[in-house]
Amino acid sequence: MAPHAEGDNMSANGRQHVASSGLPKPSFTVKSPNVSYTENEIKSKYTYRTTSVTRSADGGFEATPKETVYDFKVERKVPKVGMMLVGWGGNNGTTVTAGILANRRGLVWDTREGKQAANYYGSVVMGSTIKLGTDAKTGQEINIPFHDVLPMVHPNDLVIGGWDISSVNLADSMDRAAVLEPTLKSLVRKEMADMKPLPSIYYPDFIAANQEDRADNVVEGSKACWAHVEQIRKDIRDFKAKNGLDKVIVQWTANTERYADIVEGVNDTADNLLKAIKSGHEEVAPSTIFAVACILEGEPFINGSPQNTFVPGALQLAEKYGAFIGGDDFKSGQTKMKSALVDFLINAGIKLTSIASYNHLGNNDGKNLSSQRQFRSKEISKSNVVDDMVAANTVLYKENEHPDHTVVIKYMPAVGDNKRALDEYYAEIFMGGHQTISIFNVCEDSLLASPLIIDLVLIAEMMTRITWRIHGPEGPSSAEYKGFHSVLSILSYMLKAPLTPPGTPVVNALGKQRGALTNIFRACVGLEPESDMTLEHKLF
Ligand SMILES: NC(=O)c1ccc[n+]([C@@H]2O[C@H](COP(=O)([O-])OP(=O)(O)OC[C@H]3O[C@@H](n4cnc5c(N)ncnc54)[C@H](O)[C@@H]3O)[C@@H](O)[C@H]2O)c1
Ligand SMILES: O=P([O-])([O-])O[C@@H]1[C@@H](O)[C@H](O)[C@@H](O)[C@H](O)[C@@H]1O
Repeated sequence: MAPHAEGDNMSANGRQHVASSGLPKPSFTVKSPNVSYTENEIKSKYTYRTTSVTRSADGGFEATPKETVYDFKVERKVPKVGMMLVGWGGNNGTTVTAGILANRRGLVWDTREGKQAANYYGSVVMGSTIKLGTDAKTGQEINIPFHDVLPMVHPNDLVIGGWDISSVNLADSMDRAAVLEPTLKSLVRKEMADMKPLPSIYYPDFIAANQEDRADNVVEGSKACWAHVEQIRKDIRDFKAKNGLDKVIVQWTANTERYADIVEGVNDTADNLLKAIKSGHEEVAPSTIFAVACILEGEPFINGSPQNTFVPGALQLAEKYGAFIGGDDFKSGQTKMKSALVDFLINAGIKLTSIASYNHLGNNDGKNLSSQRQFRSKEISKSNVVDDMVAANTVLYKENEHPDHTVVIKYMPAVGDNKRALDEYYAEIFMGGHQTISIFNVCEDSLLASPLIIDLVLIAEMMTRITWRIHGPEGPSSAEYKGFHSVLSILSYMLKAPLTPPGTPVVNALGKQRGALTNIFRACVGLEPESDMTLEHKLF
């Protein structure tokens, strides 16, 4: 069935009409014997085709096509969802909150360039499309909003809350952030003034000392303790109860912490980590306390900062409880550009030999990163993003050969949130030539990160409603459906240092990350991966 004509299932503010069943009205349905729709579920039988490669006797490779048949099940009922941000009073937290309020109310405000309407630009889910297929009559591509692929939560419906070590309400925090236009701020100020961050846990050694003057809204105790885990779990339960929520997605958008040392007997296993927290071990970070609390509460937890929140013990705990985690470090601007450009250069056979990434910014994030140990966390996440692309091209690079790569971040208060990113890409080209690409990229960091926070919530929540099982050889098996692995590597498109299930490869190439995301969602409704072969336009 061709998708409905543009707009006939979207109301004025871009919301999907809800059918009488209370379910979102799909913009398309798949007509296939492998896909079935009930009021509450979409079920699909999906054949996953890969190529298994073995080394042949002569040192070459043997490629064998392989098929695995899965059953996918998607719950269609869109739940009432809360987004709880750790660091809610920060630049990202206030900006994403104001942005959702403005979209929910369809606000338009005056700027120097004229009227500006609320939008979700920069969100993959709300601002991009995917190819559904080709028009049966004309052969033209039919593209639909990404948000329509599966029955996803609309960000306008998110109930927002969170924690901050700063007691400042969200309206005054929005002023402190100095990101949004005064005309917009005036329209959301009243509502945001009533939003007050919950007190949070504060272990001074994990963030820069220059953050101490913000910490007037802290729970007692300056190092790990079980009471902190219980307090956060209670905060989540109270927030759900107060707002009548079905689930909550928690995201860390608080300051970047220093790396935690991985200590045998402390944070190397789930049991040791729980013991270490109970014994008040000083190597357990606040972000890990939040992760443990969310895992035990069964609510997804996503780390938007670069520190190693998910120490081995936290990973093991998530797997033990089947809780979803994701991270690390929002991929907002300079690194997102890098992961696309490096993918293009190396796949074009151009030998990248040097990447210099400098940026300066003047917001509180930059202030925290002016401290070496916190900068080191960010340097790691910003530096590893090219590794998979380089390693995949053994024509250009010998084993363990890679481009020079340096990352510099300076704190310059004058520029505020308007980060200046200067990059130079230097490469060898044909016959001894060289190519130098210089990029000067001025971007408002929080306006780039906020849509990613929304995408991470919407996709993580969607993953809680997708289950799978192997399709038995004789047809649908009687096996129980189960969730995806606890580590949501599907979120990698939004993250600089993608967390993957232990022992699985890290993919940073931006195109591959988006392809994985869109094609997994397509598979859940029985659609083949997006193919750009367009044989229908070549074989006739
Ligand atoms: N483009 C971006 O803005 C971007 C991109 C990638 C990653 N990040 C990361 O996102 C995080 C937030 O960025 P930001 O610009 O909003 O920074 P910010 O400094 O404006 O906000 C961080 C907030 O966290 C609070 N905080 C610190 N420790 C806390 C704790 N233990 N519990 C609760 N709150 C705590 C601070 O008081 C502050 O309000 C940073 O770690 C940053 O590195 C930002
Ligand atoms: O995502 P991206 O633009 O590559 O990286 C950004 C850095 O350039 C910036 O210095 C830092 O403050 C932000 O938190 C973010 O990490």
